Amino acid sequence: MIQKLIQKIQKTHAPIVVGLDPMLSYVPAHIQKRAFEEHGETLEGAAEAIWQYNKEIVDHVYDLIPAVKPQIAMYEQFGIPGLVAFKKTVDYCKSKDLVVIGDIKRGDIGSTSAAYAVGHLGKVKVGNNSFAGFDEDFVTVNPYLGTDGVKPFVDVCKEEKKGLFILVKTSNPSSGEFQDRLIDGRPLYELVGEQVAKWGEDCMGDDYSYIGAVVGATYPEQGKVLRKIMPKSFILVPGYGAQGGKGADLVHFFNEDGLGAIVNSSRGIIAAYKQEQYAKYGEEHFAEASRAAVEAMIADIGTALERAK
Ligand SMILES: O=C(O)c1cc(=O)[nH]c(=O)n1[C@@H]1O[C@H](COP(=O)(O)O)[C@@H](O)[C@H]1O
Repeated sequence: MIQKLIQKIQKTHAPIVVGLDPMLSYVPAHIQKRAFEEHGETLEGAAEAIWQYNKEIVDHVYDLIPAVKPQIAMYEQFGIPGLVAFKKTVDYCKSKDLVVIGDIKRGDIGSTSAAYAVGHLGKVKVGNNSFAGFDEDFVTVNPYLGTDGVKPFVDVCKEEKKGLFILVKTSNPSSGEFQDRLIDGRPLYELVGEQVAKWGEDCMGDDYSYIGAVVGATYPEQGKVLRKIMPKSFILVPGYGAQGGKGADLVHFFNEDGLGAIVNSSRGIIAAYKQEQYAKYGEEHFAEASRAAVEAMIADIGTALERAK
């Protein structure tokens, strides 16, 4: 799957991921109205609204981008109907040939991680049958339980030719509280980065490992160091747009081959119509605003990478 991701990045010239993090408050009134007329103001109604919203955005951007990242929390808040909307979104994006990164941030003791890995990347056995539950292509993993919490995900990736993005240095303001703590004089995130590189060593696609890392766009200096510590790991870089990250901050997340990073924006794309610069599209044409925001993001990152050459 890492090869597919790379091929799609090369084909689209867009090292970007559209984050599908649908909050009900972003869903235009006409879509909410239709969903509520059919299902009432219920969890089912909310789930139908976010699904229709996602679908329209995907229909408007899928040809420009290699991948999407649905964040499962945004669906889980609507309970079982929300999870059904998550699965519909995953399947729809795959039918559009997009690489799907399930942002699930799981990680637990070994046996529990194994169940998460089976549910999201692998297949669960039921008698003589086996079923792929959610069937994303990549998932995000929290490594802070250590190797036995990560290994079951790696094992399933090997079997299924899928991949991981493991949290190393997160984009949020408090990420330094623990991640920057010095251990033997070095920040914890560097040690985690080294371990991600090790976990990835025998999981190579061609040039890159399918065991990747997450490093926030909001920490460009740390990104530069981590790029060197994990030369063969693809880095998922969230924090562009709504959290303040800009193209110029991101050049050191990439390798000299122009690859090695994929930048996520969620609110900045899916709720673009709420921003002043895209207000002309209006609520009715929200998905066209998303397309314009994707084009602007591709141009911003492309220009920054060109300048850095
Ligand atoms: O793993 C992630 O994707 C992630 C890691 C991180 O360090 N920071 C971060 O923002 N994310 C996710 O990336 C998305 C960012 O959303 P926006 O800030 O709206 O672009 C959310 O789904 C976050 O959960």
